[in-house]
Amino acid sequence: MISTTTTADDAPDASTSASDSSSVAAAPRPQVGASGGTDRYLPEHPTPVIECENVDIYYGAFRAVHDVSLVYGRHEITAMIGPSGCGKSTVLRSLNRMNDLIPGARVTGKISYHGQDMYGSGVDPIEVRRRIGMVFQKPNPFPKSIYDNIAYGPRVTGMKVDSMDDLVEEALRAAALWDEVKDKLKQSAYGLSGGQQQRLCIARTIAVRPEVILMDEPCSALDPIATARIEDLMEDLRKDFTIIIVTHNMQQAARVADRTAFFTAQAAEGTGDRTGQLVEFDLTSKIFSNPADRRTEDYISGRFG
Ligand SMILES: Nc1ncnc2c1ncn2[C@@H]1O[C@H](COP(=O)(O)OP(=O)(O)OP(=O)(O)O)[C@@H](O)[C@H]1O
Repeated sequence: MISTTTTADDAPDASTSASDSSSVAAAPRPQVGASGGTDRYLPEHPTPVIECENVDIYYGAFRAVHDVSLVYGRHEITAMIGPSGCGKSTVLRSLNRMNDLIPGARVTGKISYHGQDMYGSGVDPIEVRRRIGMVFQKPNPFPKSIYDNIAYGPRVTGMKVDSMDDLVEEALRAAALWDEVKDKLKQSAYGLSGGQQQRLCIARTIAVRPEVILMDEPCSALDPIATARIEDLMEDLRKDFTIIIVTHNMQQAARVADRTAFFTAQAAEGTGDRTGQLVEFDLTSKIFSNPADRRTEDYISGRFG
């Protein structure tokens, strides 16, 4: 259950912007009931951690997303892809109530976390964001030392910690950054490269021991080498966390995701507003090799979007 106690809000501000999309060659992914490239077995249906049922999301009177029903599976990486403006980031931000911070944003339908209505009365959105952490497009370390970036969340949320030093090391190791920074923990996080800063932000998210990590285009500001490191890291993190990623990069979705949700935006009757909708959700291997919907096929083959 999500507790209703109030803790300090250490969530950074939401941000979105576009990045390049590209066509994709299908990458080998695990198949249902068979060991795939990562030696993993995937159940036919994901074991729900977060579930959306008939979700609409509005900004004021504008309905940005319509009728999304989607299950995010435990210890899986789920990618959300689709053309710019189809509502991927809007949906992502609704999964830990980050949209609450946007004036006029509102969610209808049901989003549940382990079966509990995340938007139910008495649910503390700050506790939701501790359980369901978020990593943003641009690395956004605090203007503090590397150590204090990690220690900040546990401190302000009043986490019981036996040894902060151990926790900092554990989080930095989990984010594959420890070896690079262990001798300069007291130095400013701003002295790190962009890729290191993004891994620091992942370590900062991990430090408050979330169950789910949301990633909003986490590699779009990074070069290919830094991107590859984050993708490798995601593969490692999946053992302990559930990961949901928004990406414009279809090759990235094909490389990292177990399951993929394809969204598109369609003009609504009457208003002409372009409203995002979920077209198809399936195993990534299926989405990229044999999609059920023509719109998905057109998008992944570069014919539209
Ligand atoms: N804070 C906001 N206020 C009002 N409208 C918004 C806000 N954020 C997003 N929108 C609108 O909601 C729709 C979906 O936007 P969103 O950013 O979720 O799409 P996206 O698929 O993530 O796009 P991109 O890939 O370009 O980041 C768009 O029409 C956008 O203009």
